[in-house]
Amino acid sequence: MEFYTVLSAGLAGLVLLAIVALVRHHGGAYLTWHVYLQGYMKSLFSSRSKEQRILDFVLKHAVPGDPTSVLNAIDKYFSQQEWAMNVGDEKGLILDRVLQEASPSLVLELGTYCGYSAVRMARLLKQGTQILTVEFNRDNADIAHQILQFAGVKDKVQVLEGSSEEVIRQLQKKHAVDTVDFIFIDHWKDRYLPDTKLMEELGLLRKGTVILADNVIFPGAPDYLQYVRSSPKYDCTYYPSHLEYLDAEDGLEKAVYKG
Ligand SMILES: C[S@@+](CC[C@H](N)C(=O)[O-])C[C@H]1O[C@@H](n2cnc3c(N)ncnc32)[C@H](O)[C@@H]1O
Ligand SMILES: [Mg+2]
Repeated sequence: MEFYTVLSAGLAGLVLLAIVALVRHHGGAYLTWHVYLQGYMKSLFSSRSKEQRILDFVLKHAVPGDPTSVLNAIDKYFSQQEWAMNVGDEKGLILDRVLQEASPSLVLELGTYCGYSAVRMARLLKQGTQILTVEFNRDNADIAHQILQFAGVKDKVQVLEGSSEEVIRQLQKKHAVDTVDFIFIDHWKDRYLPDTKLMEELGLLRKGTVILADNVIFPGAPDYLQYVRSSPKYDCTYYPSHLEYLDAEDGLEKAVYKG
């Protein structure tokens, strides 16, 4: 009995310490709750993961073959029920604008998650345009396949499963890619810089390739920002906005490769 009391107290202490560390590190109980804890708590009391809950909501509330209804359903769920790391409706409008200005034939996305941003981009691109989107989490890739299929954009989007580094290295040989016109970077933030340098090294960027990076303020990618902003190889523009579904500061950085 005493052993279990000590064990429970120890565990409770550890959870409390983790919460305090998150709040201190990420600047506020509000963000910590929405971004890290709320979904976790919901999952504790549900047999479905957060990503399966997105899929369920889409299947129930969106219209098959109508990508805008899929985006609206996802945005509605995550504005009202729990938080998720899709680029979201507010920054999504910036993504739409920058993508349409670039008018790409080949798009590369790093970080598919459930396919929200891939659906968002696919709905704006003309027939014949290809989006290659990279995801290393099998469960997320599986949900993305189903959402892309439901939205009716599967013909424009190919989900490449694997780590970004591995997939980038295979693009030329395995996927017959020469250069990429538009890149949406939205995977783990410590990979923004090494993957960008790798794409440069492999010759995947051409003069005029547009790289749009999400979350450059929150969670933030300071090494990437410092690099592109100080490099003579890029022309940069910052688009201030807010973290998806919340009012914390965030933004997107456009870096146009000059060759
Ligand atoms: C922020 S989410 C992407 C959100 C998506 N772009 C959207 O707006 O709907 C990041 C995703 O990238 C994946 N990811 C993170 N690092 C990765 C890497 N190095 N290679 C491949 N996928 C990665 C994660 O598993 C996660 O699903
Ligand atoms: Mg993001």
